[in-house]
Amino acid sequence: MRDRVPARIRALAPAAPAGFALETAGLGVRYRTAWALRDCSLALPAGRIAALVGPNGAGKTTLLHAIAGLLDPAAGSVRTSGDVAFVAQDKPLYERFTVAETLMLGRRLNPRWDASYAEARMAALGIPLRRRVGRLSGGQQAQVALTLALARRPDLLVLDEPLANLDPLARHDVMRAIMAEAAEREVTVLISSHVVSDLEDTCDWLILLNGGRVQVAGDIEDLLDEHLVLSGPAEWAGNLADRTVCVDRAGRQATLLVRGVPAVDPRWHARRATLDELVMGYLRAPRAAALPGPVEVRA
Ligand SMILES: Nc1ncnc2c1ncn2[C@@H]1O[C@H](COP(=O)(O)OP(=O)(O)OP(=O)(O)O)[C@@H](O)[C@H]1O
Repeated sequence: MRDRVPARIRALAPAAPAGFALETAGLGVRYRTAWALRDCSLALPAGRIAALVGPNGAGKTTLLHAIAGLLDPAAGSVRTSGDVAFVAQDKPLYERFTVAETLMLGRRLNPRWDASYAEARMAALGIPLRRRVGRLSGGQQAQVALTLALARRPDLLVLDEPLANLDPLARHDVMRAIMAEAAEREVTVLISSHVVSDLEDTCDWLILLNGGRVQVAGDIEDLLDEHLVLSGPAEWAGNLADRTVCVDRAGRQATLLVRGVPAVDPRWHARRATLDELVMGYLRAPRAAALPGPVEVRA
């Protein structure tokens, strides 16, 4: 099949273009006869922390597995720059191993392993090296899984729902750790989650998958600059139909998410959309899309 790239030889495939950590072109993944991902074209500039969001079954895990080289695309290509570390949704750790044994395994399996970094990180987090992984809290296990990935010194860190099952404090701690590492070590991060509020303070790039297709992609600030939330009488909504992503009608009032910043009747109440409103607006309107033109790489 044209463009089919087996995962095991992905290392030989051409790297992503300069300035980009990741590029997919026309990527398609099929399980038996059903397409889980269709015509997925993305470019993620290096150094970004990207949020991958979408409803259940949208194809997020499938996309992350394709990027990590864990499955063969049926169409299109994935190109990455440098080493990719992937932390799977179920954080596969051996519960009977101690933390020290877990780090030792990481060292044996990874030629670029940074042992002193891994041990220092465990010490800084107060995670005892002699404790069995199965006796750690969910948040500590998430930190061990993150440390295993970071100590490999990846260029691209891919995390599939790293916050699932964590309490709010642990979610905050894990996201803060990801942000600090990304800033200090110049790692590009791609992180999937269902909870937009967990991501909005940390991520600067958004990828919204819906029904196996990319519906929105781009710099979060640019996307928010390009959208407005308008509130006003429902009968005015038709005037903005060509710019409207979604409309929420409540009696005689309507709230619209509109793309572009149109010169609107001053009687509308207009404000900038939040990230949550942007994501929810597009999820409610699966046919709408906000996809970038050529993506500029920051100097
Ligand atoms: N191993 C598999 N065999 C068959 N179909 C699969 C397999 N894995 C995923 N699918 C299907 O592919 C589609 C995308 O699934 P995927 O797990 O990638 O979505 P997701 O966005 O990660 O979902 P969730 O948010 O629920 O984790 C779904 O329709 C799912 O049922």
